[in-house]
Amino acid sequence: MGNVNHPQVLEKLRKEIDCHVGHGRLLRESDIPKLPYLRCVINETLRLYPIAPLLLPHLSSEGCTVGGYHSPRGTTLMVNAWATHRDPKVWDEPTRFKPERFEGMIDGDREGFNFKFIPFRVGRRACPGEGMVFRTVSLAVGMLIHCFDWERVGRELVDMGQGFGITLSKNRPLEAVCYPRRTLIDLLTRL
Ligand code: HEM
Repeated sequence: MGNVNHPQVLEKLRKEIDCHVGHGRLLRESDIPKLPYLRCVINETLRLYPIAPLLLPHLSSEGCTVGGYHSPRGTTLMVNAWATHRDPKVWDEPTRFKPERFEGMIDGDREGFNFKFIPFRVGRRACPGEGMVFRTVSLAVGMLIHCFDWERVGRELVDMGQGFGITLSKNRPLEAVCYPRRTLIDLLTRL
């Protein structure tokens, strides 16, 4: 919900959801493939804030040469996804939150992402939970935006500073204000 720092993104996303779901029912799983901007917002969040910034360490079972660097058998290899996701050589305005950069990239097409977007790693040991993660996160984020109005607590932007660790955490817990949307109050009170 760091999206409260980007009201124009929130508005565009809400429009997409309203247009498709309307105000008579809640978002459901079958809506997700028809909400491409929601996918872009989740991707952009995972690009800037990959949950496992260094993925998981791997040990080479054979010696190999990758990109001109030789790694002998038994070497521990770490991939810095956090740095790859912010590399100015492959991302335009890398530190800017711009979900539109993912528009037109074909979902699931690793070559299309040119291996520069790797929050779940790629290849044989990639995370098998990726599909489930996208469905559950899309449902949760989509519903929160569909059903509630979101605002910052004060004038200051939400602090998106990050802590150190195997998994990425926020430096300070998120504080934001939310109200049920007027147009959905009837529906929400019937739940
Ligand atoms: C946002 C949530 C998640 C993220 C960002 C994530 C990311 C990752 C990453 C980066 C790896 C390590 C790949 C590597 O470097 O070798 C991994 C491995 C794995 N993940 Fe996830 N994961 C998430 C949720 C899940 C869920 C929900 C499940 C199961 C339902 C799951 C199951 C696994 C398993 C079994 C592996 C080990 C795969 C292997 O070593 O072959 N993950 N995940």
